[in-house]
Amino acid sequence: MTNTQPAEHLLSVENLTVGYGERIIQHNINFTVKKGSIFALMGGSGCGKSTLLKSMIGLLPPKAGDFLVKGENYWKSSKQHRIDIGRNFGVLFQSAALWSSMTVGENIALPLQLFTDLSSSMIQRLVELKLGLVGMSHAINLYPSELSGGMKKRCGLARALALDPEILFFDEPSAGLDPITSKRLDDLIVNLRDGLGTTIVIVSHELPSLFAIADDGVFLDAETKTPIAYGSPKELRDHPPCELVNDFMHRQIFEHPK
Ligand SMILES: Nc1ncnc2c1ncn2[C@@H]1O[C@H](COP(=O)(O)OP(=O)(O)OP(=O)(O)O)[C@@H](O)[C@H]1O
Repeated sequence: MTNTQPAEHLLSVENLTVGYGERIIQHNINFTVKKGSIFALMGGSGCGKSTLLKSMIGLLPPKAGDFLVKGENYWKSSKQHRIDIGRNFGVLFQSAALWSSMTVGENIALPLQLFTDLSSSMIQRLVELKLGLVGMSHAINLYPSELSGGMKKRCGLARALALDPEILFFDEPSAGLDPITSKRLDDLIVNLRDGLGTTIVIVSHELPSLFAIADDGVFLDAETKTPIAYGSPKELRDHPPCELVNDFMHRQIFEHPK
């Protein structure tokens, strides 16, 4: 299924409603993500950022609306075709989600073994290359339990990059990291956009990080269960369209009018 969206719009979310069972978490979500940009999903705790992300990475079918990936209607495609589209996705979860019984190198090799016909020597070279990209070559034979939080995140990123995805999804990549490590991860994310042209969708609470890296975004409101602002985090900080967004972007406490 195709759509006539402009080519630079790699992802389009159209009138999407997401939720669990009978419960609607967000509705009327509309935005596009440009190729080679960093797009932020913003909003207070519990507004539905991770839920929306889950509907974008294939974990949670939306209740209504469409999600287009390069013009293809993801959720209206067959399961097999969704898997094919998903080959273009790399995902880094908050926990980094590395398999604890495997070394870092084995963790990164796994998607290559599962989804490609590459020889084991080629896989080994790619594992070294991806680890080099995130500055973790030295960790190839270590187990996740031997790594710090920041190291785990970088190794998780190397695994997310294993299949050269065009689109990367990050759920709270800097959670639990100190400011310096978090800044390094930001630099790495920006390098992926600028060096490889990767398109990135990110959920984060780290405002300094969002101001530094995100080109565009959407702000979800828990109370009305719908997006209330669109734009880059910097734009929303400097020109907030409403009090709630202003308070969030300036770390103030907002109370919904009764
Ligand atoms: N598996 C689930 N089943 C039912 N409800 C869920 C499930 N996961 C999350 N929720 C609910 O959906 C709402 C949105 O949660 P979600 O994790 O998407 O918010 P969030 O904006 O990512 O929050 P945070 O910033 O705190 O991580 C919350 O009320 C949460 O309790």
